Amino acid sequence: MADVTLRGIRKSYGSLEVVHGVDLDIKSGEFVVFVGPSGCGKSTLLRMIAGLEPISGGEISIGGRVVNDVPSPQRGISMVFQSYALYPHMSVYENMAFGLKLAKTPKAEVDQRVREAARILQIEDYLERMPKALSGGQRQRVAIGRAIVRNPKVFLFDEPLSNLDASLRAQTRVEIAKLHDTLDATMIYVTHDQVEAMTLADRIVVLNAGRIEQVGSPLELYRNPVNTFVAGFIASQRMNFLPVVVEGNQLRLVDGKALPLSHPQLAKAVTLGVRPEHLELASPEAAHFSGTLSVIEQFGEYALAYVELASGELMTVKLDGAPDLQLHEQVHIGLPADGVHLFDAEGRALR
Ligand SMILES: Nc1ncnc2c1ncn2[C@@H]1O[C@H](COP(=O)(O)OP(=O)(O)OP(=O)(O)O)[C@@H](O)[C@H]1O
Repeated sequence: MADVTLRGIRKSYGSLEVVHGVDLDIKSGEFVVFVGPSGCGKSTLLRMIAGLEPISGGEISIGGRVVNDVPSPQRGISMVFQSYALYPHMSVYENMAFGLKLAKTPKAEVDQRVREAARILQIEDYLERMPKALSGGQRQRVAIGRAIVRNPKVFLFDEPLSNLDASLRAQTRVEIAKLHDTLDATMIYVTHDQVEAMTLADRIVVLNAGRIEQVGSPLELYRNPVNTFVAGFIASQRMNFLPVVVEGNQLRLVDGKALPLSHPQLAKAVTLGVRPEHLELASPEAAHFSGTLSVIEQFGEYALAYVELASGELMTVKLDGAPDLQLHEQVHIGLPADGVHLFDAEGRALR
């Protein structure tokens, strides 16, 4: 069991600073997911915790011990990579046992740990196979198994599922969630995938250009994003944003309709944010927006309607089931009583 603490972590490549002073407290046993757009510094941060990348400033502690100058193998961490990084000339068993043998672990104990990890991951039948004779999903389980046998205090995952197809991804995601429950270890996980972040994380850390934008539970980030960046980043379908004007106790919408404001706001020009799943079809009289249906994507269980307003803004509306809508028809949309977000000119959430 181990806390992980980051204090003022910086990283520069030459004169270019890419991580600008990150502070973060990860509790022992917590599952923390780093998300953010490509190049925001997720992998760099993870690799600095792993000791694979030197830090340019700040302090990293694992289990209460400052590890800035501790080499990676002595940090009590195990890392699982996107590329699996298995040794091609070794069997599954040998791949899993390799690190323990290097550490001069007694043979009987190596055997017991490898078999226990194989049991947890249900790869007992493949122990004698070579990696090339395994599917991508099986290889990734071996890579996870290799991490488990070392009995680390902290697991670090760098996009471990991104090479798998959709159904295997979902299956392995559930296995990782179960693993976290079984092992009770601290896990830090980097991903691009919204579903992985939302479903696996106790807390999500949203990074942008080398800085933390917000840290919170998946539902906190979904319900109370602190700014338009987090609001637009979290959730499967991007939040809709529209410019609006505050007039007294009302919001004036793009096409002239008004919406009562529950809290008076000082800002005049603001951005309204509303998630596609919180919009609904309405009668023309009750609608807050009307527009032309420019694209509809039917998923069976739900549909995404892309509606172009007269102002040129495109709104995404998520509708249950398989709505019977025709391309280019007029669609009328109602805003929910709650679930509407407001942001100031700098993109900060207004409460
Ligand atoms: N060895 C390097 N030399 C110079 N710049 C680097 C090096 N490694 C990473 N960077 C830069 O540091 C920044 C952060 O990279 P990092 O790989 O951490 O991003 P990321 O958020 O993990 O991105 P992705 O999701 O695309 O993997 C990027 O701008 C990248 O170009």
